[in-house]
Amino acid sequence: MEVKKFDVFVIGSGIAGQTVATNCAKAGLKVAVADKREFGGTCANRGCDPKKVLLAATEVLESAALMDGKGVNGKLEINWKKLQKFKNNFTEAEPKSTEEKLKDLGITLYHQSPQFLDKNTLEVEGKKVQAKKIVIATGYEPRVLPIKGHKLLRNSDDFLDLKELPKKLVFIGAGYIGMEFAHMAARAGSKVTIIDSGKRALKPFDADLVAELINYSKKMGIEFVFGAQVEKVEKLRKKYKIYFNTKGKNQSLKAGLVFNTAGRVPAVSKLDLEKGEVEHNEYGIVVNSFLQNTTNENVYACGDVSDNELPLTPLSGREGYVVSQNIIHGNTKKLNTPVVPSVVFTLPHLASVGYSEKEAKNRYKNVIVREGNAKKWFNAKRKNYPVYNYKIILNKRTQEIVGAHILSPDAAETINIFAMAINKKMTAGDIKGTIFTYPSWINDVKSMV
Ligand SMILES: Cc1cc2nc3c(=O)[nH]c(=O)nc-3n(C[C@H](O)[C@H](O)[C@H](O)COP(=O)(O)OP(=O)(O)OC[C@H]3O[C@@H](n4cnc5c(N)ncnc54)[C@H](O)[C@@H]3O)c2cc1C
Ligand SMILES: NC(=O)c1ccc[n+]([C@@H]2O[C@H](COP(=O)([O-])OP(=O)(O)OC[C@H]3O[C@@H](n4cnc5c(N)ncnc54)[C@H](O)[C@@H]3O)[C@@H](O)[C@H]2O)c1
Repeated sequence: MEVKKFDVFVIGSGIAGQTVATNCAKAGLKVAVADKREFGGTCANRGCDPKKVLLAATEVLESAALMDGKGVNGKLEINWKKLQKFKNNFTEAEPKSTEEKLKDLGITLYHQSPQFLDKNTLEVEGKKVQAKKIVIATGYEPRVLPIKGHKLLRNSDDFLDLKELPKKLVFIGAGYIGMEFAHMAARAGSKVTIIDSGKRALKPFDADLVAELINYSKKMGIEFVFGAQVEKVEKLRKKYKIYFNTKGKNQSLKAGLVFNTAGRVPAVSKLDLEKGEVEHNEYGIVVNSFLQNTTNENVYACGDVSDNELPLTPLSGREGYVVSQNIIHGNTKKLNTPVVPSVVFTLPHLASVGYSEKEAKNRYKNVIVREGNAKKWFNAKRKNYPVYNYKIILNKRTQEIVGAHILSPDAAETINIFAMAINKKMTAGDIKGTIFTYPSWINDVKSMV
């Protein structure tokens, strides 16, 4: 079999893989990219971007509903079919434009999962390829739930492409995806239940703010079952039946569709990593600070599938950049990540950056926790918004801001001010001394600190 040779072979065409491939090709290296699905990756095709397009409609709906009788007459409703059509304008263009962008740089494209044959050799589309450097950027994929009937479950890809919203939906998992989609579906008119095996939703986020969000979600009609062991799912004539157990009590629910939103795992099962001598664990490909694999020095990994950092888009792009620099110039660039803000796009948003209250109390001798309910502040009142909470954490000795947690309809934006403040070691005084636009949500950060 003829062997095709490349300088760099990238597996995965998401933000991480694209960043490596384009930088290496621009530096004159001979590059190939393989993807087993449509090119462009999760964020653009079936993640952040299509989700935010759908969310735009529910944002308008919620604002209008809250102002009903206060200068706005009547409630709006979602036309799901038209909204899907609008979203498809974004997603349908993505694979072709990604392929064209890569091909224009002289990059060879493969449309299948490669498999390692040895440390430098892969097999793809029936051909042998060899590369000096192989980059694994395959992202995450939904975790298969080990329950009877798991093949009947839908996942986030299916939700984002739903032609029609069923009247009743169940989500298994109250994490980022379950909560975001539950809010969207409930606002678009579905009856939603979320079942989670844990004691509470959104475990990485501040428990007090999560409790506020859950209260509001319940008022919207979303039902929650925590501490539940899901046992099986079965298909009835038109519906699905899900069986679960809470505190030894057997229960069941019927719904039009049941979604598995119980977490995502590294997408590595098709790569035959053992043959490539690539060390990996439950978090992904094991890498050093140069993002080079610890057992196969020809391999780098970046994005969600590397075993460090949160699986978020901005980090995937940054990791892709670090890998490209280390391939082009030799290992010169370590991954130094500043504090990373994160947001759950429910309405209101729940956003967080830096230390939690508990982490800060463990880390510093004395901390100041400034927390409050801001629903009487002007921004919430002018929009008739019923939920607005914050918790800001300062190191008492230095007055530096070390953590920020916000629940508000603008938290996805406001949190970025705190990300900058923490990275630049700013104090409460620095924030108070800054002039922000008024009236704006960001101006509220002065009162928070
Ligand atoms: C529903 C949803 C919503 C999200 N919302 C947000 C958000 O709002 N903000 C945010 O920051 N993050 C969000 N994320 C996470 C974000 O999408 C990921 O962090 C980001 O896409 C990771 O980029 P990546 O390049 O590492 O991997 P990916 O974008 O997942 O790309 C990996 C690529 O590798 C391909 N691949 C996998 N296995 C193989 C194989 N064996 N062979 C060949 N190709 C393979 C895949 O098909 C894919 O195209 C969301 C994720 C989901 C699922
Ligand atoms: N807005 C964003 O930035 C955004 C949005 C979506 C996804 N993401 C990324 O994708 C990752 C995955 O998101 P996710 O929502 O799939 O996972 P997650 O880890 O956030 O949540 C999974 C939830 O499922 C529950 N669970 C696990 N096993 C269960 C079981 N057997 N039965 C019932 N419940 C079970 C867990 O207790 C948890 O609450 C996130 O960590 C995040 O990094 C980010």
